[in-house]
Amino acid sequence: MPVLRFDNVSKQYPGGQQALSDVGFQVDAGEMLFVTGHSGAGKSTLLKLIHLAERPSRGAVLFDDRNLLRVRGRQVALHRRRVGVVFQDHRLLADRTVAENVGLPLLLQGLRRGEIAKRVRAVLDRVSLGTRATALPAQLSAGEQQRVGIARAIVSEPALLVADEPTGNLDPTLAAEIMALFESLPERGTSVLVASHDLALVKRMRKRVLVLDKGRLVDDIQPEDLAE
Ligand SMILES: Nc1ncnc2c1ncn2[C@@H]1O[C@H](COP(=O)(O)OP(=O)(O)OP(=O)(O)O)[C@@H](O)[C@H]1O
Repeated sequence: MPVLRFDNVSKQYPGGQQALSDVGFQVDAGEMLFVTGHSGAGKSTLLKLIHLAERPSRGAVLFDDRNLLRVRGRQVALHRRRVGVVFQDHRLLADRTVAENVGLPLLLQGLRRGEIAKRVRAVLDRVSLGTRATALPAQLSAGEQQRVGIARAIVSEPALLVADEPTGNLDPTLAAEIMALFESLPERGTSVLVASHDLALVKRMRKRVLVLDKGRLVDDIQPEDLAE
């Protein structure tokens, strides 16, 4: 069952910039894959169309078989519960604790405090931050801050996690830790799509790789076809 499908998707930004041209692919439930390409290839744009930060100019993005063009107004917030997003700069609230940052999506959903506390504790344990719940973001290392961002993205148990250069600021050891965390998500029902220009890291992971070049999907490499 595909969780995500791009059907001939093009995106042209106002001002004429063609960021994606006729892109088509699908992601199955429980899959983890990468999208790679040079700077400006269209990776961020592709992810933005999935979490509805942007809309396609042509073609359709389907999520759970539903055309996202039909997702409007209040339904956008509901859609975003099903798609977790991780950014390179993690975008944590500086004046809120780790637990408050992670619990924020659940608070916005109207869950009760007791339920939020329970879920936040469980997800912080999963990202090995169980002892840092009351810390402020500035008191954490870069790798820990990124793990808080991931905890916040998965606390709603999304069907898909999209991550834009999630290890861009991290050294190789921390990057490997983050990737191991991502790899554990599909078995819990969350598919994972990671945008990265770091080819060495992408190759090491031995997952399916979508390759963008100037907005075109030029390759869709299966793990078994990745060169040694
Ligand atoms: N809001 C915008 N308005 C106009 N053009 C944009 C906008 N966002 C991106 N672009 C352009 O669209 C193209 C694709 O950009 P995008 O950010 O998707 O690429 P990318 O592969 O993520 O690059 P990077 O690795 O540098 O983040 C680029 O030419 C970029 O300049």
